[in-house]
Amino acid sequence: MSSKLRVAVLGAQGRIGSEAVKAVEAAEDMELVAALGRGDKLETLAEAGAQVAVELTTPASVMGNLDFLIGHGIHAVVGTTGWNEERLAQLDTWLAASPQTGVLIAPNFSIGAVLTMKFAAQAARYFESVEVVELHHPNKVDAPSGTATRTAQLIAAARAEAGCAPQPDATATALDGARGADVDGVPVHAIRLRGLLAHQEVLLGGEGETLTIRHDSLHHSSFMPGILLGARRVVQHPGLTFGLENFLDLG
Ligand SMILES: NC(=O)C1=CN([C@@H]2O[C@H](COP(=O)(O)OP(=O)(O)OC[C@H]3O[C@@H](n4cnc5c(N)ncnc54)[C@H](OP(=O)(O)O)[C@@H]3O)[C@@H](O)[C@H]2O)C=CC1
Ligand SMILES: O=C(O)C1=N[C@H](C(=O)O)C[C@H](O)C1
Repeated sequence: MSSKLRVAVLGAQGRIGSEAVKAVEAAEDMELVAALGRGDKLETLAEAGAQVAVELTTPASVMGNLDFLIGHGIHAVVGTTGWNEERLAQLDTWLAASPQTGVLIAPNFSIGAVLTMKFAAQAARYFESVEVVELHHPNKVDAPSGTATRTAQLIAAARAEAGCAPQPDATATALDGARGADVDGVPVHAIRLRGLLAHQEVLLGGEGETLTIRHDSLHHSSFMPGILLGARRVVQHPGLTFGLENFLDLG
């Protein structure tokens, strides 16, 4: 058997999965051992000797796939969205029964998006108001995006730690959705527009000034270095890792 990392891709015909297949094939230290789509048998992964599976399917499919992967000791790099406390608790239970297995869940694999989250959390305590706007292609099935949800959670945690007051908002009447989704007290607005891929703005407002932190993923190639890094690192990190920043030296 070669010394290359044996990698599989789930969701291999999808928008990001098809790019991931090409990226793994092009990586000198990796071998693509399986590329599965909907309906393909997961047993193929064990037969092919996959060490790591890159999971890029749908929120409806990801848990079933992870149940199989963890149960078979196959490490997972997960980009699929749809995470909540209940799902993460289920993962913890599965991982407790397979303690050598590593799972990385990355709400976003692009370095710019990871930095956006970090900078937004750093800035959040210094401004009275903060709102998140995420903008995506209209084929996206979930809203708000996993990245925007995570960004808002990090902002809220930073503000709580700093003892910030609730945001000012005098809205007394509003159409449903007009003020966005409330994620831990941070309004998150989702735009779906033909021509876009994946974009996010964090708008912060204080007395007499605003700060806007914006990130644009212009092509799925922006996610590939993070996916490859995740695959290389997850095999050395048993248990659940949430966020690619844990595998980066961001200071
Ligand atoms: N973390 C990150 O940086 C990024 C995350 N994403 C996330 O990745 C996910 C996929 O996005 P995207 O590629 O745009 O979506 P697509 O719909 O283009 O791709 C999903 C693919 O998964 C397939 N699929 C569904 N169920 C299964 C299954 N059980 N086993 C194998 N394949 C399956 C689908 O097949 P079918 O068409 O037949 O349903 C489809 O080909 C989303 O949750 C998205 O938010 C996307 C980009 C970056
Ligand atoms: O569906 C997408 O396209 C993306 N999904 C992820 C998310 O929901 O945050 C990551 C990126 O925004 C692209």
